[in-house]
Amino acid sequence: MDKEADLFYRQIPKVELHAHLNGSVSFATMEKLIARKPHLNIESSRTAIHSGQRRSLAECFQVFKVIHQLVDSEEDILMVAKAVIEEFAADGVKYLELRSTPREETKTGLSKRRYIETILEAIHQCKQEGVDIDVRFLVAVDRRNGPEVAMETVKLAEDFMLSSDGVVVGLDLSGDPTVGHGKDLLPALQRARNCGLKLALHMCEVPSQKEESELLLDLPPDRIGHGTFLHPEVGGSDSLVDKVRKLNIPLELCLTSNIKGQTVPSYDKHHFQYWYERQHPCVLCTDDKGVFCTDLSQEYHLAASTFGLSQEAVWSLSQQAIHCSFAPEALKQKLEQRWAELRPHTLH
Ligand SMILES: CNc1ncnc2c1ncn2[C@@H]1O[C@H](COP(=O)(O)O)[C@@H](O)[C@H]1O
Ligand SMILES: [Zn+2]
Repeated sequence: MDKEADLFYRQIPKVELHAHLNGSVSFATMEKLIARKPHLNIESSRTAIHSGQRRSLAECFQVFKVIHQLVDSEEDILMVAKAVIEEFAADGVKYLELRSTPREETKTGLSKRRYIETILEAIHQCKQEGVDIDVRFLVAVDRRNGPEVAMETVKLAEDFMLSSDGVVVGLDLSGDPTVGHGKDLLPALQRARNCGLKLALHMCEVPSQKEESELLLDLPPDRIGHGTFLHPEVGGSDSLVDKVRKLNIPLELCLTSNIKGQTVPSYDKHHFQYWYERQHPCVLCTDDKGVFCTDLSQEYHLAASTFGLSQEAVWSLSQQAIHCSFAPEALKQKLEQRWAELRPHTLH
């Protein structure tokens, strides 16, 4: 990609709303983790999907298993979370919603509560050190773990929402979409919603989730992750699209993730086009910048070059993302002001 254009995408202030912590670990941090745990004998080629490579979604989930082996202590989580936040800031992200699945690791004495506390500590340290980014956290539910764990996770998220000074703002539903059924998780998600947690749910990431998506949309979620197979052209339905449009639920769209995970055949076939044309709120995101070897600037660049977006249109996309975030009103206004100040220096 040419240098001058590249600079523009780096310089525009950005909002990242869909980033899984352990999927966002950079190559450099991964090398450090591997050096800390030589006995695991893990090669860095197993922790990322490089350019030109494709994997099935199932293989992507194997990659997360490898990464989880490398990130299993309080010390690892603190390092990884700080590095990820700093990297997003260095890429021009001014507001980040990070998400992660609390894990218990008996080997290192890590509890789920401590897991979340450690991420909050990383966020706090970055703030103290003056890293130029506001960070909020979504507690993630891995659908693979079933309804009891989901409910337990929601309770934990609820506790932290009340005690984290507004840093924990919501709940994510993620994990291998081919495992389990969303209907079993409805009571947990309903509870989360009722207690004031915002819901960002992975939906229709693979075909054949129509029935599940109908149920999840009745909650309804505050944002949708991927939504790849919502529309009728790819096997979704008018009813799903109508609901999403009526409720104006923003979509978190992750181009490279969908291409490398092979749920979308090529960039030009990405459903960004379908929703963008209909002027539906779309937010470009990275999903797993480490695993998919990307960053948010690159995702903006790819969307612009694939769909012919002007610099002005790219700017609007990043600005509109502020209003799709779960930030409180005062912070949204502060970000708006930031965008207004930076605009004359960035758009020519
Ligand atoms: C590629 N598309 C995807 N679809 C669904 N879930 C995904 C995902 N990418 C990542 N995750 C979810 O995030 C976890 C890793 O980060 P954390 O350990 O939580 O920080 C994965 O184990 C999976 O549950
Ligand atoms: Zn995701």
